[in-house]
Amino acid sequence: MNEFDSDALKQLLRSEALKFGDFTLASGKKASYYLDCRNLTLHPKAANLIAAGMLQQMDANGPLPDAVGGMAIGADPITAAIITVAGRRDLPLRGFMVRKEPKGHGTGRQVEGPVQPGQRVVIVEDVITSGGSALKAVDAAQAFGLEVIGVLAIIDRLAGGQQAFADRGLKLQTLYTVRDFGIEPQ
Ligand SMILES: O=P(O)(O)OC[C@H]1O[C@H](OP(=O)(O)OP(=O)(O)O)[C@H](O)[C@@H]1O
Ligand SMILES: O=C(O)c1cc(=O)[nH]c(=O)[nH]1
Repeated sequence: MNEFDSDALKQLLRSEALKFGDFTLASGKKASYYLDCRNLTLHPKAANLIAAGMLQQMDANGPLPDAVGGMAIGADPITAAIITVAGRRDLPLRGFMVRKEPKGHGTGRQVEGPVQPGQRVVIVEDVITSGGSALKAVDAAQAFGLEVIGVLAIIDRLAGGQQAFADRGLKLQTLYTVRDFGIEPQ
């Protein structure tokens, strides 16, 4: 397992994703800073680093899950990066995507990808604020029959997400919290 260069990813997160200003969040709350993580998850070096960090965390947790995936669109590039790196390492890890709404035609699926009911999965996410988006992914995955064994995100804004997952019996693990960037929770 290649070692994860946490300092390198932290530097990229600061330079590519962290913005200060007036923002409205997915939860409806206002904030004076925003983590535009798509600039990170779609950056070639950062995508490899995120995958290395998340694979390292999953490896430390025990046997690998069958698959990783999460709520579109934040989770999608993370999932793609993880399975790409897993493929290079010959690891049997699949990916899946959770649509915000079930598809209105074709298969009608909300959970897309090569996963089967009964498989153990980890939900991935870029930013956790309230945890609401990742919990919707948990709900959809469970409704599909997947066993969610944990949630893994790049960064926690420390705004109640951890507790929201704990209330569902799930452990949230993140590569960073906003305190690593000198930001106190709002
Ligand atoms: O923990 P929460 O309070 O749910 O907030 C975090 C969510 O907000 C962002 O997604 P957004 O809703 O902006 O959608 P997008 O990924 O489709 O851009 C981010 O990607 C997380 O999914
Ligand atoms: O809470 C959110 O909506 C949110 C916060 C943040 O820092 N970045 C993001 O993409 N979403």
